[in-house]
Amino acid sequence: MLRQLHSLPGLLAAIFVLLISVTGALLSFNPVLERATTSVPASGQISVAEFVSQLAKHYSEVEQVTRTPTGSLIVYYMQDGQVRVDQVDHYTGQAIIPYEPPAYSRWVKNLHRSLLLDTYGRALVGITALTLLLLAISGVMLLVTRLGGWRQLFRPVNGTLIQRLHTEFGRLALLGLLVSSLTGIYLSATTFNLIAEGLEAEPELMQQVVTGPAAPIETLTVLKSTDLSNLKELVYPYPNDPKGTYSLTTKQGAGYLNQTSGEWLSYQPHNVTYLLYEFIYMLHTGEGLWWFGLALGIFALAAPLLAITGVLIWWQKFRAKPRLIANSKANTAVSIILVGSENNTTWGFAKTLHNNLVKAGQSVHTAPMNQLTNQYVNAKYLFILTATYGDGDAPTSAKKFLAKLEKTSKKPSFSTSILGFGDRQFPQFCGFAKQVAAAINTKGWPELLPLETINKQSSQEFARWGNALSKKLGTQLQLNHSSVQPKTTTLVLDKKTTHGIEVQAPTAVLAFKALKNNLPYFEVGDLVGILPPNNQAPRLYSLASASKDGILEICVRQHLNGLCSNFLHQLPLGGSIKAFIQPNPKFRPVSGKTPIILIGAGTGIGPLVGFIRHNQKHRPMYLYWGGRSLNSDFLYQSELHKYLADKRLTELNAVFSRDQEQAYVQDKLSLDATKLGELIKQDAQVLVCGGRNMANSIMAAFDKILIPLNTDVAILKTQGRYREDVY
Ligand SMILES: Cc1cc2nc3c(=O)[nH]c(=O)nc-3n(C[C@H](O)[C@H](O)[C@H](O)COP(=O)(O)O)c2cc1C
Repeated sequence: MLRQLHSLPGLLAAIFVLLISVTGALLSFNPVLERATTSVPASGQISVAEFVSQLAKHYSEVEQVTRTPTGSLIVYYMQDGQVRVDQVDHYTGQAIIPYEPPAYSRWVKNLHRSLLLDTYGRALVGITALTLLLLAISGVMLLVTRLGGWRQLFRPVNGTLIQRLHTEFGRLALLGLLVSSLTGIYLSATTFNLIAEGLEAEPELMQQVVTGPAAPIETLTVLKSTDLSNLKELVYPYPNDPKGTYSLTTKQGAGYLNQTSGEWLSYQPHNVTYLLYEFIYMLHTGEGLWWFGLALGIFALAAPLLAITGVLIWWQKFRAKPRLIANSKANTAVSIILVGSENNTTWGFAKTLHNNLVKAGQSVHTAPMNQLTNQYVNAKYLFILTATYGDGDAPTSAKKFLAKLEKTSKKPSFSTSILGFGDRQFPQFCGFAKQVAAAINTKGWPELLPLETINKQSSQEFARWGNALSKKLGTQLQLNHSSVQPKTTTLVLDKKTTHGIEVQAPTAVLAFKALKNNLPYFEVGDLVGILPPNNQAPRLYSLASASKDGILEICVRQHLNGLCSNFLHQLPLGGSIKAFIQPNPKFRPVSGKTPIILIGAGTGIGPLVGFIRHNQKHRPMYLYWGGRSLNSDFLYQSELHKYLADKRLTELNAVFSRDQEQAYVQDKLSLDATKLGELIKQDAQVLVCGGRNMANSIMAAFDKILIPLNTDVAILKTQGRYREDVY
């Protein structure tokens, strides 16, 4: 619901948001330019009387003096029977230039205020401001829900580059967009008289008419006591009119002056509504508060970027949604597939299952989990494929599932199989799939296969589940699916060093270059997907370099039957691979100066060494790493010693399981418990990279280390201070 609320108005209003924000940003430069070309005296320096006396030396028939919000003084005067307008100097009253705002500026202003469409345009602009407000609020709510609370609002976000850009622009410009949209709505409402401006509340100022000859203007008492910085407007009486009065408006109020005595004939301070209007006008335009207006203008530039990235995200999602062929009705299908998904990748897996079952001759009904009904009268199998979000929460298309399940009472004719999609880096790995499995178990629904989980959309794990399912159904299914194949780049092997052959752990450090120096963008800790020849299932490797290093570097351990690892180990220098980048923004050191504890084993050293390499600011970094033998598989040995010497690395703790010490990395952690506890007290972040078993042992060791601190790994994980990249 929140998502629809965010994306629908966003799509409809994108073009208007684009127009209004770009013109708003352009206009925000006007007060800055005006300010730069005008020297404004400080308050208390010069009175209105002093100024008008100077003015009288250059202009004989002044009609009116107006001070713009930025401080420029504009004089309207008669010359040769025509009204002319000049911008004049504050001190001398001399003309600076004829005053005429540039035509383009007026055009931009009109476009911003009314899209050049008068009343209808003004209404459209008002609606756009309202939409912008709705988008800002629903966007924040969406982010808060996805990140698991207000306190997490500034946590790094996952997703594609476009999704991350959309979030970052949004977070950056949020306050500015809220101010621009709220003040814009207010100004629109005053245009359509839905809110009072306050001017109409001013009483009739002319209370009495006094006649008498006009005294020299510089002698008028009120003008002498009014500071020029407070002047808004001074309208002169007609020349030689004995009943004439000056009309004076200042920042504080307005009234009429006796032209003989210079005293107030009447005076009315501005009311609160008017002052509020002026304040909001100033906030919106920056006129009178140029730096604020400029900041708003710059933030407004985020709006087109948000509109463009927002439309791209919508388009990506639209395209990613699989079109299902032969999707039978719920009440006729033999197999029911229910899908819980937020970002659509689970739909891709569901489509592969759907197509395979259809090919095997079954009638299949595939739908979102929210559409659970009790109409599956013909069904023999119910498959539930679901992702997990937040802290073990349901994805959007499954939010209503548990409540609907609770209400179903009939014993079903089908047996169920649940497949959870998740990411082991989250404390609640496949938490929602587990909840669903528990709820179905409580209902007593028969089980076809026990709950299975898929980490990081692994196509291998999915194919394995497919094999188990094939056996159960007695039908051979080919569940070959990988998430939507990203565009690949061809890379050539530039350098290769191999270690660990003597200890039966052949491990290669491979550095690739792009064919035409066009490496895609990536950072240390992101993942590279590599497609082995004649195979569509990519293997993911953690990156030890960033694209700015000019190389793509990975560490690969050769596995006996590993299709991709054997291919990479046998690849000659100059040999090419096809690869794509999968961002992994969570697995990075948090910004700041707090210590970083890097822990890994075997090839897990890859991204850890990359973080150290890029530690130009010498923040404290402690490395714990486990290998087999110092003389055989100590990857990056000389490089790490170089980093120790130049202070990019604070401490190097390497342990070896097949040397005399026979130690694993978790043993070293336990030995260093006191020191590590101290580092955690200093807000250190822990980054772990390596195999799942090693990561579990590290977690167990750390839980013990954290006992005296009254915390544990699960808590550190929720704070983003314990992150894993495991495989
Ligand atoms: C913001 C966010 C929160 C996530 N939370 C969890 C989680 O708590 N547990 C988990 O196992 N996976 C979590 N994941 C991983 C997704 O469940 C996983 O990537 C899944 O394959 C996405 O499927 P979908 O594209 O169909 O939504 C999260 C992903 C994101 C982007």
